[in-house]
Amino acid sequence: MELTLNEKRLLVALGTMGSADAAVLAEKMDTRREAVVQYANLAGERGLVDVEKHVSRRYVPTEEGRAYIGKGLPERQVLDSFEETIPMRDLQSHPLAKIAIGWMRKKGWIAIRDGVVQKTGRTAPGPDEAAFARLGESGAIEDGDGVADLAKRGLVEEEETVAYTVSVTPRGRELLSQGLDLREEVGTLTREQILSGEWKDLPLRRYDVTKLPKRAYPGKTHPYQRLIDEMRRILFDMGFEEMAGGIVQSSFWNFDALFQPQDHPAREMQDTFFLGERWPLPAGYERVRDMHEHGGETSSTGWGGTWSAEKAEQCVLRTHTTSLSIQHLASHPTPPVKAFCIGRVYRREAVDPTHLAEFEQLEGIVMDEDVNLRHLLGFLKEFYAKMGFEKVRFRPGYFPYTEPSVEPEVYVDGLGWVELGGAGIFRQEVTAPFGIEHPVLAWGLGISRVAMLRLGLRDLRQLYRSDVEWVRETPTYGGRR
Ligand SMILES: N[C@@H](Cc1ccccc1)C(=O)O
Repeated sequence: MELTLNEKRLLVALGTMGSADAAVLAEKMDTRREAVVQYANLAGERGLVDVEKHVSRRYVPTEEGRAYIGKGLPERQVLDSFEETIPMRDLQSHPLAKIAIGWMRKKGWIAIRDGVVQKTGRTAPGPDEAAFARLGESGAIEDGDGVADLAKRGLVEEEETVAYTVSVTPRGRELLSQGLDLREEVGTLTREQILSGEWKDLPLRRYDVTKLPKRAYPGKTHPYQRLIDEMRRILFDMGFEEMAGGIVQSSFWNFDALFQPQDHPAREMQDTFFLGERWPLPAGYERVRDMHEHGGETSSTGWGGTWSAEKAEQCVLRTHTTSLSIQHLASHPTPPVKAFCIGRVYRREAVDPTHLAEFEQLEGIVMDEDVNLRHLLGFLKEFYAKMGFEKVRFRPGYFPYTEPSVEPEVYVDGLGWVELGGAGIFRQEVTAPFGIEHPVLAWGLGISRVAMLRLGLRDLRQLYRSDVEWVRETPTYGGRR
């Protein structure tokens, strides 16, 4: 058996005594008692020593208690300060009177009549005083008669002391009798020790190859950000370019340009965060206005009514990233266009484990000569497959800006079909005002849901909490095939 140097030193120190208090051993070994206990526990695991723990409780004086040591409890001190009787008023001038008078009466030592205090003659010390006297002699007392009274008065307090007795087992004795090598173990060899061959005789420290190293937590990207990076990578690989834009948008770009009628429920205060700012409408906004009012130059009838420029100027926290898609198209009206963005959007939602007031969307658009619904479904299937979702299906949906519209769903074991956003082909009511003449495939996917599925979360909020423990324990691999 390989012993550590400290275990050997412990055995040697125990040597002839066979059994000793850890404090005594510590002195012998010139170390701290805690160290001895630690070595002893290790040696104990190997059956070389037995460690016995003794817990004892003693009572030591509190600060107030210390003030009375040698002088006696306040009631005794005050009692001794007068002969048989004393006027109450005089007694009250004693510095301890306040505490003492109550106790003297309680203990039946005095009687008070007509403002005069008189000793009763029954003033023998009780168990509390006896215990207090013992405390004065030894500085600490065991539990016993009267001690609880002192504790209740706050004059003494309990103190727990732990002692350890270490004793050699027969096994340890046997090792001892064989003689122990007490030379320091060598952890690192020097060049000289190698050259001279001295290393052959040195007691080398072993290492335990089965031992796990201490866990290290290097800096790493947040799990959600990693997933977002992975999605960006996929879209770049699929030939998309990235669009950018602010989180504050005018209602014009967030709603009107997408042919969302001005009285649409999504535009209500309770669904959208409106801001105090107003932004001027872009040049050519009239074509959007005309589209809303009567269908512009197309065969559409529009929504009818009067379109309000004032409503369109009002700023909002973007409710979807589709507001960026339409701006990108407005400045890139000719094919081919293939663009995406991943960004945060804001909605007035009651927050619960699967709904948040802010979350990320992955938006994409594809415009080309003759792309159609099959291409759209193909893009989405391909993207989801790369994200690790094999089973994808599309349910018919409705959005004011697309026709046809679909809602993609992915199948997740244990959860069934999970809805992940919307997609469709932009209506001409959306594209015509910007002079776009070719079909535009568009989608907006909720990706915090995807993250939830991929990271095995039950609560979406986990993605946004500063939960360092979770970040540490979430592996950086996993998922990406
Ligand atoms: N903007 C829609 C998603 C969508 C985008 C593009 C086309 C169709 C639907 C949403 O937020 O749910």
